[in-house]
Amino acid sequence: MTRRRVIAQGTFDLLHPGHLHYLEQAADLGEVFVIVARRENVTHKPKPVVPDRQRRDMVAALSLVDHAVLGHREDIFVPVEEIDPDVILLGHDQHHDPAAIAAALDERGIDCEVRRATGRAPRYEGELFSTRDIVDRIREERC
Ligand SMILES: Cc1cc2nc3c(=O)[nH]c(=O)nc-3n(C[C@H](O)[C@H](O)[C@H](O)COP(=O)(O)O)c2cc1C
Ligand SMILES: Nc1ncnc2c1ncn2[C@@H]1O[C@H](COP(=O)(O)OP(=O)(O)OP(=O)(O)O)[C@@H](O)[C@H]1O
Repeated sequence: MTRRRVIAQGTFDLLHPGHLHYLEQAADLGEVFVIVARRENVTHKPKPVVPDRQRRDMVAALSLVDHAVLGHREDIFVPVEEIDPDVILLGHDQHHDPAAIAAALDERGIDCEVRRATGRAPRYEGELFSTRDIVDRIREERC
């Protein structure tokens, strides 16, 4: 049976276990295509520290990931059309509206399910669970 094609996406600036938790859920659903957001399109939080290509290369090297590409500069649905996924998996805390994405997919004739991943709690004291927390820790410890 052919594996379902699954899109995961995000910034993936400083990799952490929350990213792995998200990508594990994507891998459970099928073949994982990750769209790595362009720096210029990260607008809801501080810009990534790590360059675009480096973030893509780090994500591509993970065994959970089958393919990683840098996102489009203007139209986030261009890579989606190219990948032609069966599922788009949104992160548990992502601001994207599943209904709006489903409508945009419909408009472009892409037959694809939109699902939301779960989050997870830290497994031990001090586990660093977001890029922001890693940056804060560096500031506390090294500056
Ligand atoms: C289905 C989907 C496709 C996306 N494709 C792209 C893309 O091609 N290029 C890009 O820069 N961002 C893309 N994004 C957006 C980013 O993954 C995400 O919004 C990013 O981390 C930017 O952070 P912000 O939206 O919180 O500012 C896509 C998001 C979704 C839901
Ligand atoms: N703790 C977590 N649990 C589950 N999924 C997570 C967690 N942290 C991030 N993710 C998911 O990983 C994907 C990529 O996350 P992204 O790099 O965009 O944000 P982030 O690491 O949370 O960054 P920041 O800390 O700067 O907000 C998103 O879909 C996000 O929901």
